[in-house]
Amino acid sequence: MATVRRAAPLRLAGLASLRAVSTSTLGALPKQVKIVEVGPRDGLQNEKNIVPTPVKIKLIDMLSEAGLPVIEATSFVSPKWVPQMADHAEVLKGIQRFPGISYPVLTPNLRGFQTAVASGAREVSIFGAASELFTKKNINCSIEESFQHFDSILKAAQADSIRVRGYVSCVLGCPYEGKISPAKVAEVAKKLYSMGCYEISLGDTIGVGTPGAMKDMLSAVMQEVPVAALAVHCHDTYGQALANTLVALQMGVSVVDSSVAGLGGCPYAQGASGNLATEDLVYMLAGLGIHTGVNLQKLLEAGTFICQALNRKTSSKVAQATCKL
Ligand SMILES: CC(C)(COP(=O)([O-])OP(=O)([O-])OC[C@H]1O[C@@H](n2cnc3c(N)ncnc32)[C@H](O)[C@@H]1OP(=O)([O-])[O-])[C@@H](O)C(=O)NCCC(=O)NCCSC(=O)C[C@@](C)(O)CC(=O)[O-]
Repeated sequence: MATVRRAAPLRLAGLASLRAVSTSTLGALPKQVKIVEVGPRDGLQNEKNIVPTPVKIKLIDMLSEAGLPVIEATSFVSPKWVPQMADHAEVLKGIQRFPGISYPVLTPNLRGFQTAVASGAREVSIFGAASELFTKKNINCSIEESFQHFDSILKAAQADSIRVRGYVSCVLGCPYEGKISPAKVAEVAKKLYSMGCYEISLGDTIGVGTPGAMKDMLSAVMQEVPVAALAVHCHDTYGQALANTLVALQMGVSVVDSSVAGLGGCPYAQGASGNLATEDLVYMLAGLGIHTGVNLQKLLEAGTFICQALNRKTSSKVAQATCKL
């Protein structure tokens, strides 16, 4: 088992000097960013060995302690499709709920939505894609059929006053179709927004995007959906996640998804590696003087905890730099 020690707080003092760096040449950046922590769901769903439920609960509690405003807790999908998320109800019932923190869960269909609400969910996420083939592999239906499933969730959610977030996967490339046009991404994003999703998270599912592609895709989506309702969700397969996220911030996006220790990957997107590491995102945002409300030291401790539990090295560069692994 790898020995993962606690982060050394002293090294984090480097942030103070970074804050003094001028950001004027970077253009207008948001003053505040909402981080949506997806580690407990996206980060763990692809793990081969079943992670014990108490470990998942402790991870979420530690992330709450660290001040993440939104923590995607689990997904109410079929356990035949994603066995790792089969304990969804136990996880949602077992976590401590901190005031002001939202704990959304993924729901692919009305059945998932109803079980989620019965287990205490107050916010759910539906997940579509800009690729027909990916939609078929991921949720076993066409894009058009997925809208019908989502519509029944949105109607039920409205009746129950539950907030619904919408994902669009494959916004910068698909493992089955390759290139995806910005126009297709904009079309799916517009549809989910017009159906009632309060926020649309744009997922570079396999992390193939580069900053220019992010700019082109966002320019198209922003014609259809207000930028205030957009989030980016970058996987770091090709090491582009932080650069792509910075471009999104420069274009006015102020909601960013990330995963503690850079865990993650979609089981139906072969080759997809982890998400942008939350530690690296928080470090960059702090350096830019952008408020997140996240305590980096506590976040690093949560990353250390889950890496020890998974017997794995962290993918966060900040954690690598500040911890002796
Ligand atoms: C959507 C389905 C269910 C369709 O799956 P299906 O096989 O077409 O559906 P079905 O209605 O025929 O049901 C099959 C079995 O699943 C059961 N079932 C059906 N629904 C549920 C449910 N809600 N909860 C529990 N069980 C369920 C149902 O009862 C049945 O059980 P059986 O009768 O065979 O015993 C399936 O394809 C599925 O669960 N897919 C989920 C895949 C998934 O979780 N992918 C990862 C998340 S997406 C992602 O990671 C990308 C993202 C969001 O991070 C953004 C990005 O990076 O781009």
